[in-house]
Amino acid sequence: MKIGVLALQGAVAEHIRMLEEAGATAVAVKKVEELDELDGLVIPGGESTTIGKLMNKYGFVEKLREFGQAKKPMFGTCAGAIVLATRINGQDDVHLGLMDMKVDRNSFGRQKDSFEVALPIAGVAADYPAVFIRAPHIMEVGAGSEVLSKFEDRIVAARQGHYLAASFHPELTEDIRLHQYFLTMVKEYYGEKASV
Ligand SMILES: NC(=O)CC[C@H](N)C(=O)O
Repeated sequence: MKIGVLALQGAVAEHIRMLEEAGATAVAVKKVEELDELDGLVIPGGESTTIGKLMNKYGFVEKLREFGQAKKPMFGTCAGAIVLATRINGQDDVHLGLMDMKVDRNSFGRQKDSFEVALPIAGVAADYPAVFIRAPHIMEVGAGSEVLSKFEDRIVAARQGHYLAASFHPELTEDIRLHQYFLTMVKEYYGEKASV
């Protein structure tokens, strides 16, 4: 299984380390052509506006949309979740517009700009150590989506088929369970493809 981590900006090396620990081959993706050989893609946290600009500049937008539309699993963390969303609160333009959800940026108050909590995540863990850094939350998800976790009554992790989104930074802990969960989504994708 070969998983890419979009390496335009943000916490790339940490995701690669976690994916490898979880049993995948993981590579940093800097060129559009590199997407062809991947079974799944992680879009890391960072700054969504910057990632969006760089995606445009290096011609990633169309190719990433094709990647998602081909049902290849994609996992957006923090800014990466914003990049995946079809709606961004207070903004007219979106980035990839693939995962049916509305996100709100920087939504956890000032004194809480950065914090860690033990979160229950459905199907993943009862006590996942989630690190929030100027994190977005998910205001609503579309039909057919699954809310995986809430914090203070706000959705902070969700799945829609082959798309996975988390408000927090799973790569900044030593806990590989969410990356393992993503790898099971990639295996499911292959299982489905094999049965067609
Ligand atoms: N840690 C992060 O990825 C922060 C996301 C950032 N606040 C944004 O809106 O893009």
